[in-house]
Amino acid sequence: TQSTRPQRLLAAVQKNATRGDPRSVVLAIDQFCRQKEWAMNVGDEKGCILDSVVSEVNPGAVLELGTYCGYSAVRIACLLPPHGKIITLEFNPDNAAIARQVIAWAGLEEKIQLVVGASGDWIPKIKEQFGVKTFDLVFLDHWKDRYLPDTKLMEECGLLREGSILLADNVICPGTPDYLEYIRNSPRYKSQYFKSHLEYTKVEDGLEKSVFLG
Ligand SMILES: O=C(NC/C=C/[C@H]1O[C@@H](n2ccc(=O)cc2)[C@H](O)[C@@H]1O)c1cc([N+](=O)[O-])cc(O)c1O
Ligand SMILES: [Mg+2]
Repeated sequence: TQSTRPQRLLAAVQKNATRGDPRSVVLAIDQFCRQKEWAMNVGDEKGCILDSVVSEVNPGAVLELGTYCGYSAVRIACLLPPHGKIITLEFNPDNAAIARQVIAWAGLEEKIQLVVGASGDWIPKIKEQFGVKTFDLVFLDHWKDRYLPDTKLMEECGLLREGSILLADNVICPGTPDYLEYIRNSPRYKSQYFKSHLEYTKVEDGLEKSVFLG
């Protein structure tokens, strides 16, 4: 039977990356996506911007919306301080199964909590289920029409504190116009656009970094 792209991406990790070496996992996925098959990971160019934001925030608690195959969860987790943790939400159980194996190959199971389900269902339950007070950093990379409703939901559920950082992928391509309009015009956020390119291509894309002002 025909394999899926996430399955082929995992096979490339298991073939080319060193167990327990997260950076080799990141490199193996980027090489697979450049040389074999494009896949919707944040990628190496935008990934460097992600790395610099994670290093600057030095977050104890990270929420990622949209695990996919685990590329950005691994990339974020290997920059976290000793007790730092990331909760990553994945809707598609097949993607989650691949991501778990990518995360395991990187040896980051202790730092990454993968939760299967819809962001809209899980965001209201995170505080009670995972004992999280607020998130220092949220990385949005799931369905583009969910960025805005989920941001409003995070506000309502008290998951953001003064200084919490939202980092959103794909604000140009595929684009998240309603989210950008809201976040750039809201007095409750201070936003900054980091111009880059769509992963593994020359097409323009970028990350929007927004500080919640409380
Ligand atoms: O569409 C894109 N991303 C959607 C991601 C969706 C992922 O988020 C999960 N999810 C998790 C929780 C949910 O509540 C809902 C979905 C889905 O199950 C999927 O694994 C995209 C597309 C392009 N592109 O060039 O076309 C480039 C990108 O960088 C992208 O991120
Ligand atoms: Mg993306």
